[in-house]
Amino acid sequence: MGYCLTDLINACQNDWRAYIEHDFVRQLGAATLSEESFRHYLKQDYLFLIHFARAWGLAVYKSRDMTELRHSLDSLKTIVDTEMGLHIGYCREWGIDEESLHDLPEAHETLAYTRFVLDCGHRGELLDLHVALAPCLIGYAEVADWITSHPQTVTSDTPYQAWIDMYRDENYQQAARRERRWLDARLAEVSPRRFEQLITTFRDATRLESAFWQMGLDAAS
Ligand SMILES: Cc1ncc(CN)c(N)n1
Repeated sequence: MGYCLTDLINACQNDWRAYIEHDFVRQLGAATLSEESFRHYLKQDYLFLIHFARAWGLAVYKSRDMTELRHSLDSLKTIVDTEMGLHIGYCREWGIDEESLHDLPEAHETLAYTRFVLDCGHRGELLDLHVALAPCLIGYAEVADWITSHPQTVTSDTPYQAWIDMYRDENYQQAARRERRWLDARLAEVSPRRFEQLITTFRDATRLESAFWQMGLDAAS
């Protein structure tokens, strides 16, 4: 029997839990996160999403048949048409207009994470790129579920509810499930040696996600 995404997650269990249950996520769920932290995170996430859309564009480019091409194109559309649209509207509600984001300098956490993923895509195969992208797409679906089921989560009258709803939304959850199925099918065919390489990529991307949350927290200190 071959590998699947759960095996990748299990191989990096500590880093994965540190990402999903990061203090930023806990505070956001409990509505104790400082607005300064969240605003900084939101602004950098706009820049992040642009580069991630480029990375999905690279996955489209690297696709070898119509099935792969359609799959990556669907994820690209989820980011550009759904997530970025909601994100821009959401920023506006926080008093951040899109024009002000055009000249925003990239934080080094944004640079490190986005360029890492693009580099995985350029030097590796399509699977390397998908594995580097997985903590982003699949991780946020899990973060939204974790927040929702956590006993400390505040559900009414919180400035963060709309953000949580964005990632609980069926469209987003469906895109994450679709990606999980795609990865499960590809990982089933890889050798143990290749799987070890993919663990390294997955772990690095997961750590870069945690660093991105931490950047938000640090903005308030
Ligand atoms: C840093 C980061 N990681 C993941 C996502 C969810 N696509 C996001 N918006 N921002």
